[in-house]
Parts: sequence; structure tokens; C-alpha cells
Amino acid sequence: MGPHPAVAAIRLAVRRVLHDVLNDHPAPEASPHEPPPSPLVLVACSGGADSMALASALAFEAPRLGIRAGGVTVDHGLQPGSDLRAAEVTLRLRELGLDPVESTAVTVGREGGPEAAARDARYSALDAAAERQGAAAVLLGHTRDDQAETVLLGLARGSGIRSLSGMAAVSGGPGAARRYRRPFLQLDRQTARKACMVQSLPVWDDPHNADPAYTRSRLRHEGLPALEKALGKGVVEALARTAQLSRDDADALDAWAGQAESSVRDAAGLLECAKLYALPPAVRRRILRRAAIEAGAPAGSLFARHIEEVDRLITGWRGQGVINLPGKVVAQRQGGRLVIRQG
Ligand SMILES: Nc1ncnc2c1ncn2[C@@H]1O[C@H](COP(=O)(O)OP(=O)(O)OP(=O)(O)O)[C@@H](O)[C@H]1O
Repeated sequence: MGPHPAVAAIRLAVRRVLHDVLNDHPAPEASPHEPPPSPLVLVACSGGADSMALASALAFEAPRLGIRAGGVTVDHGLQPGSDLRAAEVTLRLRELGLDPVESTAVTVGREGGPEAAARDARYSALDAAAERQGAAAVLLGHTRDDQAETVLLGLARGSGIRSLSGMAAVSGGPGAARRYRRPFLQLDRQTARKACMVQSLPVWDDPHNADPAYTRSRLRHEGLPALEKALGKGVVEALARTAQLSRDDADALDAWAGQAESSVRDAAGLLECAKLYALPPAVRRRILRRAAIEAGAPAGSLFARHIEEVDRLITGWRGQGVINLPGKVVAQRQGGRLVIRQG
């Protein structure tokens, strides 16, 4: 008898991603003296159902493909006893056969709110662990439900299709463009939970996930259920599909803007307002955003409203003065040229 369908589903999702990792990291030439080192794949595990299911599938699939499987858990230090829980998670990962397994403690700052600060600290710690261990990839347990929540959060921000594209199946960290993989992005949370249950894997339910003080938690427990009630069960799947379609569109527009940029600059490299005016707004706004970032505006603080204001120097010119952008960057129209620079 084969494995339970939920277990088969999580293993298949992980197997596919491990094949991709192997394609990205072909084995080096074998030396006559030593076998080639096997690549290491780490699972980022909070101890929750999604990442425990992921860890179990990695532990099962990796050895079959000649991959070493390890794990890392991050102690955010935000709750009393979080160190004990991290120790327990490392123990569970070792019991699954993962090696190396490490627990890493971080200090969570305040920048951008509690959720963003915890996420930043977590990714820095995961990057450092991947570097330390020489890992070829780090697996994350985001599911289709997480993706649906991310799309809704992006929609509510009102900042365009890039923020509707949710999380990428493959994304980068410093110096490693394809470090993070999300094998469960097409899988629902229920499947991961079920896989843990039928494999008798103990899981830890993060109290933050149910805390209504957090936006994502309210969305998970109130927003999405209300949407499902109003629009039907398929809404999560539809939102996840929106993410993929939006990502493809956003990538195409980014590429278009990249190509168009050189044609709107004069011999001195300045942006010509008349040529910018002639471009479709989506392409023009991308060029403006890139120019602001190049001048030193931090991408994370540069919002749609900032770019709209710069855009009005092109499309609604009435002699406006200097426009201040984050990172002390200023934008100004001068003699038919748009100048974006440090103020
Ligand atoms: N403390 C942590 N240590 C290591 N990895 C983490 C930690 N918290 C989250 N992650 C990784 O990020 C993914 C998404 O986490 P998030 O908290 O957003 O979702 P979740 O639905 O609660 O996931 P899980 O059920 O795995 O905790 C996790 O599946 C895991 O891979």
C-alpha cells in the first residue's frame, strides 16, 4: 500500500523542487580520489504544521536523490520559552534524520512593524545559516493559503500588480539568486496538516497565527473565511492563480521598461519628459521607480503615491516645485528633462 494521499502530495512537491535544485547545481567532476560532495538542502522550520510536513518530505526524498538534508529553526525570542521550543524543534528535525540541524537566535527590531521586523530578522538568520552550511537551497513551507493571504494584502496596499504577484516559488538572498524554494505554494494548508497527522508528527501552533493583533492573522481567521462564504470555496485557488498571472505580467512590464529606458534618455543620460509622456503609464511609472531607486531611494519605502507624484511632473505639468522622495531623493522637472537625484 502506498503512502496516504496527503503524504504522497507533499513528497511529490518536494521531489520536484529537489530535481530543480540538482539542475541548478550539477555535480562537479568526480575526482579519482574522492566522490563529489552531495549538495545540502536545508528546511526552514518553525515547528508548525507546514514546515514540519516539509521537513518530513525532505527527509524522505533527499537521500533518494543523493542530496543531504538539514534543518534550521529561528528563535525570534518574542515569547517566553521560545528558546525551549527552538530546542524541541531541532530535536524533532534530528529525529527525522536531518543533519546538520541548527537553531539560531535573533533580535527582532521594530522597523516596519512587528511582522516585517520578525521576517527581516528571520531571513537574515536563514541567509547566514545557508552561508555557514554551504547550502544549495533553503526550503520554506509557504502554502497556497499563505499565497492567497499575500495577494489580498497586496491588493489592499493598492500598489499595482507586482504586489499582487505574492511570493515567488524561487527567490534569492544576498549572493544567491535562487536560494529560497517554496515547494508547497500550490498545495493547501489542510494537506500539510493532514500529512503531519497521518505521520504522527507533533506540530506547534504559533499563538501569533491566531492573535487578532496581527493583520495576517485577522485575514486568515476572519477575512478569507468571509470571502469564501461570499464567493465560494474556490477563492483561495483563484487568488493563488492571480499571483502567478500577475507575476508573469509584472515580469513582462519590467522587461519592457528596461528596454524602453535607454530610448527616453538624452545624450547626457537625462530623462526626456516628452518621450516619457508617450509611453504607456505602466511602463513610464516603472522607469520612474527605477530612476528613484538608482538615485538612492530605498525600494521598501518607495510607494505608489510617491511615483504618482513624480509622474504628474510628466503628465500634469503645471510648474510644480521639487518633489521629495524617501532616502533624501528629489525629483524635479528642468527644461523638458526630469532630474531625479540626491537632495
Ligand atoms: N521560526 C522559524 N524558523 C525557521 N523557519 C521559519 C520560522 N518561521 C517561519 N519559518 C519559515 O517560513 C515559512 C512561513 O512561515 P509563516 O509563519 O509565515 O507560515 P506558517 O503558515 O505559520 O508556517 P508553519 O506552519 O510552517 O509555521 C515556514 O513554513 C517556514 O519554512
